Amino acid sequence: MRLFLWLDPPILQLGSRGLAGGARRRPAPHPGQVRAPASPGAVLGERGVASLLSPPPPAPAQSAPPRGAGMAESQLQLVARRVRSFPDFPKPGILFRDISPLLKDPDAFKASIELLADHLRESHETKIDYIAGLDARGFLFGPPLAQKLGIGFVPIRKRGKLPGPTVSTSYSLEYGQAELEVQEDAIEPGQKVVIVDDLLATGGTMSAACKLLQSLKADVLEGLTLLELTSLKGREKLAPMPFFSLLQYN
Ligand SMILES: O=P(O)(O)OC[C@H]1O[C@H](OP(=O)(O)OP(=O)(O)O)[C@H](O)[C@@H]1O
Ligand SMILES: Nc1ncnc2[nH]cnc12
Repeated sequence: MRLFLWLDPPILQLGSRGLAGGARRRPAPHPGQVRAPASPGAVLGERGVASLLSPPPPAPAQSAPPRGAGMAESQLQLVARRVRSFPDFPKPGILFRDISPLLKDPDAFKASIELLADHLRESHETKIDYIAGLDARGFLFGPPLAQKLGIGFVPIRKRGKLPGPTVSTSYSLEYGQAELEVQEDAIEPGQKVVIVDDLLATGGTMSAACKLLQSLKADVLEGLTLLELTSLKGREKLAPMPFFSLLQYN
C-alpha cells in the first residue's frame, strides 16, 4: 500500500520581514511573492520508510550565473524542494515538515545557510555577537550560519543538558511541553544575539529563548527560522522582536 503525502508547496517570499520592531534594520529588497512549483513530494514505502521522489535540483547554468534577486529566488526554490510533509506525526492532526532531505542535499543545505546569512547582512548594520541556536534542530543551522558570518554560536538546550550555572524557562509546544536552558556565562549584558531555529510554529520555543536571553540582559536583535507555519501565528507571539523566515506554509 502506498500512502501519498500532502503536497502543499510553501509560499516563496524573498525578504519576508518581521511584523514589528524592524526599525533597527535596513529595508531589504522585496521582489514580491511567487508560488513554488508543485513538487512531487514524497511517498511512504511498504515498510513505512519514507523516500523522497523530488527530482534533483536543476543543474547550474553553464553560462553566467543568475545574480541578485534571481539568484536568491533560485536558491530558495532549491531549499523549498527539499522540505517534505508527513501528516499525523508525531501526533494525529500535526502535519510535520521534515527537513531531512534538505540536510542530505549539500547544494540545498548550503543555499539555506547563504540565504539566512544574506538576510542578516542586509538587515543589521551593527555587529551581531552571537547566533543562539535552539535544541535540537536549531543546532543544524546555527553553527554553519555563525561560521559563515564569522561569529560565535551559543547553544540553548533542553533541560538538564548543560553543565554549570544555567537559567531556564518552561514553554508550550505545538505538540507538548518543554523547558529550555542556557549557561549563565553564555552572553555578556548588552551583547547582540540572533536566535536561529529550523521552524516557527506557535512561537513558544522562540519566545522562551528570547526571554531566556533577555534575562541575561542580551540584546536580542531578531528571531530567524527556515520554515514558518503562518496559521499558528507564532510571529505575533514574538512581537516586538523582529522575525524572519525563508519559507512560509499556511
Ligand atoms: O514554535 P513552536 O510551537 O515552539 O515549535 C517549534 C519548535 O518545535 C520543534 O522542536 P521540538 O521541540 O519538536 O524539538 P526538536 O528540535 O528536538 O525536534 C522545532 O524544531 C522548533 O524548535
Ligand atoms: N508541524 C511541525 N513540523 C515540524 N516541526 C515542528 N515543530 C513544531 N511543529 C512542527
